[in-house]
Amino acid sequence: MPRQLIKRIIVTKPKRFARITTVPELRQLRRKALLAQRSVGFVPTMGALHQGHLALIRQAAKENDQVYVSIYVNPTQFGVNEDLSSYPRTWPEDQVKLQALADEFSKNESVGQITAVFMPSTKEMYPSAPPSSEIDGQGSFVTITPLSTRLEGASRPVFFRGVATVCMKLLNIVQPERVYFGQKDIQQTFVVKRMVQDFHLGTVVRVGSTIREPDGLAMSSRNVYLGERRRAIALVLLDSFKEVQQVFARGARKRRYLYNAAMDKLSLVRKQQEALPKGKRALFEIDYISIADPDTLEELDEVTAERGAILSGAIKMLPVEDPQEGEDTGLGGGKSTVRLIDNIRLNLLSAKVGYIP
Ligand SMILES: Nc1ncnc2c1ncn2[C@@H]1O[C@H](COP(=O)(O)OP(=O)(O)OP(=O)(O)O)[C@@H](O)[C@H]1O
Ligand SMILES: CC(C)(CO)[C@@H](O)C(=O)[O-]
Ligand code: BAL
Repeated sequence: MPRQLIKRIIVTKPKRFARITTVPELRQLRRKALLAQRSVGFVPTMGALHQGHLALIRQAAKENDQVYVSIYVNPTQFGVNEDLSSYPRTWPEDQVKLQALADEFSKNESVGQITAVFMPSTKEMYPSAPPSSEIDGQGSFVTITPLSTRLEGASRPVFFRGVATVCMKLLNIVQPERVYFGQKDIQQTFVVKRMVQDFHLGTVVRVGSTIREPDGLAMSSRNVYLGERRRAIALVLLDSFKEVQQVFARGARKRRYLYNAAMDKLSLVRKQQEALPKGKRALFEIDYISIADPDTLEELDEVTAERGAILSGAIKMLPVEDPQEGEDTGLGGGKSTVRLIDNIRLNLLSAKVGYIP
């Protein structure tokens, strides 16, 4: 057989990734990569993969020889009354998506390959004690304060302790050259960067932009819970950011003008919904709106045109009232509150062209 043909067959052969559940197996694979001088990019996820996750995996494949993905629903980042038990777990679908990407990458010599999917058990990740989600729970935890106590951390008091702890474990296990996080969870990227810096972890934190649905809603594994009625109103958070961009473009720099622009929009839409009959409306609560420094995430009293700000927020879509016959109320029948977060960079460029996804 001609050499060229042999090469082509080898190159285009679909690659299977290893599905790994234990730390020693993962370490063995990682050691092989190290000895072969192959760089590793790592994408930690909680599964229920969507285009946001896949974009991070693509980015990792562009920048590394090998890509490791973890799928682990980490109990310590869920508060005791949060949605740990109902968090979507969709391994069969995830596997199909990952294999499709792996096949695509295997046909392209200029990108890295999906080499391993790490799916540990909780016993594997928390070997010495069952993990606690109590605020004063005991265990080996990593805490990054005061960053972790504000915004998302104020609403979800154990959240960043759990995220930092599991990310420390995962980074110690995988020891990637680069680790990939999405801008959608912006505060998480700050917490992880701070942890990497303060604990001298030898990895580079890369942040991929927020991937959105065609109408602008940030993709999230939890969107499947919304259903038709709440999905139609879910864009209100991004719409409130657009109002802020408009007043910023018109010259407003003081916090109260920018903040009020977002709050006015949110309050208006909430009132409009409240006026509708129960069977038609989608009510929501405003959790927070933050206008913060792009480097420190500290709240700003004034935003300068040069530095801009990170505009972020969270709303809680309340359970669907009076579900109608045949109505799509989302996974779980619309019974649970769905918390949505989003953020954009507020600067003059984004203000001129509308939000930059
Ligand atoms: N829309 C998105 N665009 C880019 N990255 C995203 C997006 N959604 C999630 N990610 C990133 O994917 C990684 C794994 O996130 P995770 O598995 O929690 O998914 P998720 O959709 O954020 O879930 P949820 O919103 O329910 O918390 C995180 O770094 C997260 O920031
Ligand atoms: C980073 C992470 C995988 C840690 O569990 C999670 O917080 C997430 O998916 O964003
Ligand atoms: N994407 C962050 C994980 C969480 O909300 O629990």
